[in-house]
Formats: sequence, C-alpha cells, structure tokens
Amino acid sequence: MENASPININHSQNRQEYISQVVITAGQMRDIEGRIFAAGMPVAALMEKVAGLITLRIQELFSLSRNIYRVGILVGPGHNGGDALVVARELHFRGYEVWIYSPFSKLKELTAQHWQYAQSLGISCYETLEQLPNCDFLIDGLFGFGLERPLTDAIASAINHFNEWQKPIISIDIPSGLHTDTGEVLGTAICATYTLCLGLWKLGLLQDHALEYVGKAELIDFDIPFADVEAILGNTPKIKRITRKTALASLPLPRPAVTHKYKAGHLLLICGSRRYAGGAILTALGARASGVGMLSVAVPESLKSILVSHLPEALIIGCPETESGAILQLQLPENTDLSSFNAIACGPGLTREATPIVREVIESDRTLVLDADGLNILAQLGTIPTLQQRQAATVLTPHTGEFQRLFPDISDAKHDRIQAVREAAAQTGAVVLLKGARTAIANSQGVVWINPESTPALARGGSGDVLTGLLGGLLAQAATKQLPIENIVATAAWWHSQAGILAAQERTELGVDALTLTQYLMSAVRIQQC
Ligand SMILES: NC(=O)C1=CN([C@@H]2O[C@H](COP(=O)(O)OP(=O)(O)OC[C@H]3O[C@@H](n4cnc5c(N)ncnc54)[C@H](OP(=O)(O)O)[C@@H]3O)[C@@H](O)[C@H]2O)[C@@H](O)CC1
Ligand SMILES: Nc1ncnc2c1ncn2[C@@H]1O[C@H](COP(=O)(O)OP(=O)(O)O)[C@@H](O)[C@H]1O
Ligand SMILES: [K+]
Repeated sequence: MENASPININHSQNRQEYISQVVITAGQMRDIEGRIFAAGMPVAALMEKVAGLITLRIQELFSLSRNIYRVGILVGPGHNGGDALVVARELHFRGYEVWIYSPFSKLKELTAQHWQYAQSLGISCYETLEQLPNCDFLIDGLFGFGLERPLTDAIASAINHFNEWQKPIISIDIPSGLHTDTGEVLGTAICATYTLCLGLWKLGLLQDHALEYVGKAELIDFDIPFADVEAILGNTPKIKRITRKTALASLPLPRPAVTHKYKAGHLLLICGSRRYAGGAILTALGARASGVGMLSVAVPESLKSILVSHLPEALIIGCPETESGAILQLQLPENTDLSSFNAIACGPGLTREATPIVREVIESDRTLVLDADGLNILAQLGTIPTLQQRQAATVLTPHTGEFQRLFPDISDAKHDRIQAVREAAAQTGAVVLLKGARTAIANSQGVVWINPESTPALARGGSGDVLTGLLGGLLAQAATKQLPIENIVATAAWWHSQAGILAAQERTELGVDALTLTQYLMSAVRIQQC
C-alpha cells in the first residue's frame, strides 16, 4: 500500500498548502523553535514578529472603527505570557484601553522585561483578580505549549472566573490549560472564542474533547523555514489535516471521455434487515452520490421492492433471510461472485445475525469497508486474528463505541484518539477511520489524517450509513485507478462533512437528517470545486 505522498515544500506557492496540512506536537515545536534560535534568530525578535501578527488579527476581529474596546490581558510566566505582553503594548499604542493581569511572582526573563516596559508606559498591571475591571474581551496568554502539569489553586480559580465572565476570549497559541498534544484539560482550561495557533497546527486542537475550549481556530503563519520543519518532521509529515486540495485530488473527476460503467467501478453493498431497512437505503444513496459506475445492493428479500423504488438504477439483490429478517445467505446473480466487484461495503443495518455473511466477505480478496454490525461481528470473531487473514485492503469505520469493542486493549480512545487510531491501524494492517467531531484516519504505517472541519449537525442517526456508501463508491472507482486507499478514505470523510456543513448553513444544524445529507453531497463538491 502506498504511503502518503511527499508534499513539495520547496516552492513558495506550496507553502500555504503545506502549512495548512502539517500537525505537530509540543516536542516537535520545541525542536523546530530550537533550530530557528540556533540559526541566529533572536528569541525576542521572533516574539515581536509573532505578537505583531496576533495584534493585526485582533485589530481585525475587534476594530476600533466600530467601538472603543477595554481589553484584559492574561499573562503567564513563560513566553506565551511574553507574547501577550507585546500584544498588550501594541494594542495600547493603537488606542485600546488595556489592563494586564498576571498572578505570577516569577516570570521568564524576556517576559519580565516586557512586564516592566508595559508598566513604564503607564499600562495598568495587576496581580490580583479583583483589581481587573470589566473588559470587553480578554486575551489569554497564560500558558502555551510549555504547559505540562495540571493547573491548581489560584490560577485554576482565575481561569474559572474568566470563563464565567462570558466575554470573548482570544487564546494565544492554545487555550491555557489544554495539553498541547492530547487536548486534555489539565485541571481547568480557558474556554476560548478564538484560538490563534502559532506557526503550525498543534495536535491538541484537533482532538474531540478540546473542541469546546478551542472556539474558532486560526493559524498565524510566521514564516517558519521549511528546512526546519522538514528537519524535524521529514518531508512526509506523519499527522496531517485533510485540506480541500488534498480531498479534491482524490475525487474521480473528471471522468475520461471514453469509459463505461464497469470502468467507473462496481460496488457491492451488503446491508439492511427487516428491522433496519432505512440504513440500507441511506447507505445506497451515499454510494449513488459517489458517482460509482455500477451499484449492486444485497439486502434481505423482503427489502428488495423498497430499495428498487428508491434506487431504480441499482441492481438490488434480494437474499434469503432469517426468521427475523436478516440476510441468511448471500445469493448473488448467476455468473457473479465476490470477485466481480471492485469493492464491497458491508454492515449498516445487518444485525448480528449476519455473521456468516461478514465472515464470507472478510475471506474474499476484495477491498472491503466494514461498518456498524459488520464491525460488531468482526469484534466477536476476534478483530486482529480475523483481519490478519486478509490479503486485500480493509477499511474499518467505527465510532468510539464500536472502536472500543474492536480494540478493548487500546485504552486511549477517549484520551488520545489520534494515538488510538494509529495503534489500531498498526495492529490490524487496516485503514481505520475513527468517527467523531474530528474524524481521524490512520494507515498501518502510522500516517494519520484528521478532518479539521465538520458540524455537529452530523450527530444524527443514519449519517454514518451515508458515509459508508459514499466511501464504498469512491473505493470502487479508485480500485480501477490504483489510487491509495487512505487518500480515498480521507476524501470521503471530508466530502461527507462538507455536505453536512453546507446543509447546516442552508437549513440550520437541526435540518440535516441523513436523507437530506445525501442530497447535499453533490452541491458540496460543486461549490468546493469552484
Ligand atoms: N515556538 C514558537 O514557535 C514560538 C513560541 N512562542 C510562544 O512561546 C510559548 C511557549 O513558551 P514557553 O516554552 O515559555 O511555555 P509557556 O507555555 O508560556 O509556559 C511555560 C511556563 O509555565 C510554567 N508552568 C507550567 N505548568 C505550570 C502550572 N501547572 N502552574 C504554574 N506554572 C506552570 C512553567 O514553569 P516551570 O515548569 O518552569 O516551573 C513555564 O515557566 C508558545 O506557546 C508561544 O506562545 C512565541 O513567543 C514565538 C514563537
Ligand atoms: N459532533 C460531531 N461533529 C461532527 N461530526 C459528527 C459529530 N458527531 C458525529 N459526527 C459524524 O456523524 C457520523 C455518525 O456516524 P455513526 O455514529 O456511525 O452514525 P449512524 O450509525 O447512526 O449512521 C460520523 O461520520 C461522525 O463523524
Ligand atoms: K494561551
């Protein structure tokens, strides 16, 4: 299986794209910073540059042409506090009313110098909370990527106090109190309205449990040299954000002028039961939207007519069913066996009665997506030994509950989803897509893609079924083109979310039922292509 293709970072026009993909840990940022300083960049000069860019962004967000603003600046003991003090000074010169608050008796040297200079300019600097007047917004420079120990006592209560103010808070680099890598709350954390992440995206900002603290995240690019990033990350970063550009690059567009339906991929969906008929319809509609050349859908016989009425273009295969209406046996049309398909997606709505069918597709040599009951059955069969028998590519698409059933020995799924999904892919050899607010995808070589934009409108029954169909359809098309599986999986996750975002914009977050979502898939791509 091909690994992530290297990003060519030697052309300046690629910088923006590269920077928007790369995700780093605190340790990597420290190493990159160390190289920049060792090469001769003065620490104070870099702080000035970064804080200048932060100031410009704050001026855009809270323009004096609209209002007179009183700003509270929260200053920590390290260089995050130093950044905040430079911002305080600049906002003071620009005409903002600035108050500085820092409860720390000991500041790093550069930070202490900026504190002293701010005081000399007549900016009010306070050490106790009560002295700080009511402000229109706050700038959080308490802690950046240097925070490693849980916050306690006075500083923890101060953070809780500021959160209660319900004023906009702009966090510099990362909301203070979040762990830079896991996004975990270390005691307590600032609930930011905006997070201005410095230089390169920090991993913790893309972890699900950090999202309620992060607010709207933006990157402040301060021209970190490529050579320094490359020296630390190599030219194929291990953790990447899925971008519009990378996602669109894996879509099977444009179609060649001369082609036919089987060249555009043949997908077999195996889904549904009498109890869960809707899941089969949604999965099939997701597959339809992928543009797949030929769609076959195996369902229990009693679902055949309803599937035909929703998808007249698909070949609906009615299978013998159990007493309770699950598929009893895969009964493919004459002259067809599993090798007739470019990809198989199996699971939504099957019920656990369909174990023999799941076993059969796992034993096949076809690219396989397992979801929902396909995953529950796999967990019962024994995830790792069962998948070790597979010769072809496998994609698992669990939500957190399914993930824990599949990988009970990976304890990290709730604390560090990125590490968890990476371990799961390494143990199974499969591409694993862990669903969530920030869906993460890993391959067995340890490369991870994170979907950085989505909407809670998707937290709704059936939206995962749509993803399974969409992904299956893309994989079937990709199989004829030799595109890397993990790139297709990332594209499917991105596309699904973009459709959710578009639908939520037009219909509110309450208006994105799974059927509606399928109707937005096409327009989401069309808009993004423009
Ligand atoms: N790299 C870059 O690209 C650039 C980086 N820049 C900025 O530097 C920031 C990183 O700065 P940093 O390394 O000084 O760490 P930071 O997060 O400010 O705090 C560490 C301090 O907190 C203290 N401390 C820790 N835990 C604590 C606790 N529980 N309770 C109380 N104290 C605690 C800890 O003390 P110690 O552990 O030594 O006792 C230490 O003094 C970065 O986020 C960005 O804003 C820009 O200026 C330029 C470009
Ligand atoms: N809070 C959220 N923000 C963004 N996307 C979400 C959120 N919650 C769920 N999703 C997405 O919605 C889909 C839900 O899938 P799943 O849990 O399998 O639902 P179902 O089985 O009902 O179809 C996944 O693609 C997931 O990433
Ligand atoms: K901060």
